[in-house]
Amino acid sequence: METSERPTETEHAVVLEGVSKRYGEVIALDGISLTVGQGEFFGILGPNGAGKTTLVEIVEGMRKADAGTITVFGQRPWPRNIALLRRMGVQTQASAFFTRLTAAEHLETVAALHGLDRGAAYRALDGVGLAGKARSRVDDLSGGQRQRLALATALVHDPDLIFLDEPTAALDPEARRALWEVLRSLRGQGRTIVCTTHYLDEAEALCDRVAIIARGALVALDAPTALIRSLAAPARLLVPAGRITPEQARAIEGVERVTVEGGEVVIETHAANRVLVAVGEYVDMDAIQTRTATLEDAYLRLTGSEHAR
Ligand SMILES: Nc1ncnc2c1ncn2[C@@H]1O[C@H](COP(=O)(O)OP(=O)(O)OP(=O)(O)O)[C@@H](O)[C@H]1O
Repeated sequence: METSERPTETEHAVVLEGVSKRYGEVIALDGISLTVGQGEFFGILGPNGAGKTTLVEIVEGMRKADAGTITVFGQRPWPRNIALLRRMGVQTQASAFFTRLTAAEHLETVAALHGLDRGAAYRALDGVGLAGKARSRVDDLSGGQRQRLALATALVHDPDLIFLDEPTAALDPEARRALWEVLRSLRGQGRTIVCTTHYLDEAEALCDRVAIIARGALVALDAPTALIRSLAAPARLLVPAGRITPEQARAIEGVERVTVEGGEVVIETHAANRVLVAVGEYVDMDAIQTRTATLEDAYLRLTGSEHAR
């Protein structure tokens, strides 16, 4: 039987082909195909309800797909594959902790559930930079320390593939960046990481590649820098209405779109510098406000256009 065999090694950690899932009338996943390479830090982004959780749960073997094939390290995760489960670590939410225990006791309990000794618990604590808090009660840990403990919980059994769900949600900027360092070090150890996040800066900072999902479909899959380049939203120049007419603005070379919003003429362009100079012929430069494009703009445009399909 598949579950009793040693895992077959492949160059891919995860391979999905045409994976679909429906909940009654709702199409949660609509023919998703993608691969995650071994040792890759892979991000899954998408608006609420896009299908991210469903996708991850199918890969983890917690849900059955309606159609398509799924292999993880060359094996099928469904029906529940014990050999594969041992190679996967799932970051639990902080609320799932044994809060009255110390950090070390919590991890020793998790280690015991895996049939491992306390050494595994301490290695995991060390791996997330939390060794100094071993004797602190979970209740007394800061938000950032709790997130690290959540990560350690997924690492106790030394898995090859780790699933992270919003790993830095609700953390302050300093704690987020500190946790990013921990996550980078995990990747440096050759583990494969699949991470769902709503933070585009996080995806950009950590992920080798990012899949963007909207309404159950894969709408983009690439390295973050490539996505930013290819999806770059236009810059917007805001000029007080009356200083330039929309017709004059439209006539400028490089202008892609002109609208009037709340007393301002809004000019969209991918050639901001050139257009700015031309607009300066009509209006004093100090009166022009510029809004440059961000990855967030690009993401919103991409997922928004999918909603409008
Ligand atoms: N058990 C379920 N029964 C019925 N519908 C479900 C179930 N789980 C998810 N859905 C629906 O399937 C769609 C995809 O949900 P899913 O939780 O996978 O999205 P998500 O991208 O993880 O969202 P979020 O970012 O809010 O966590 C949504 O429309 C959701 O309402």
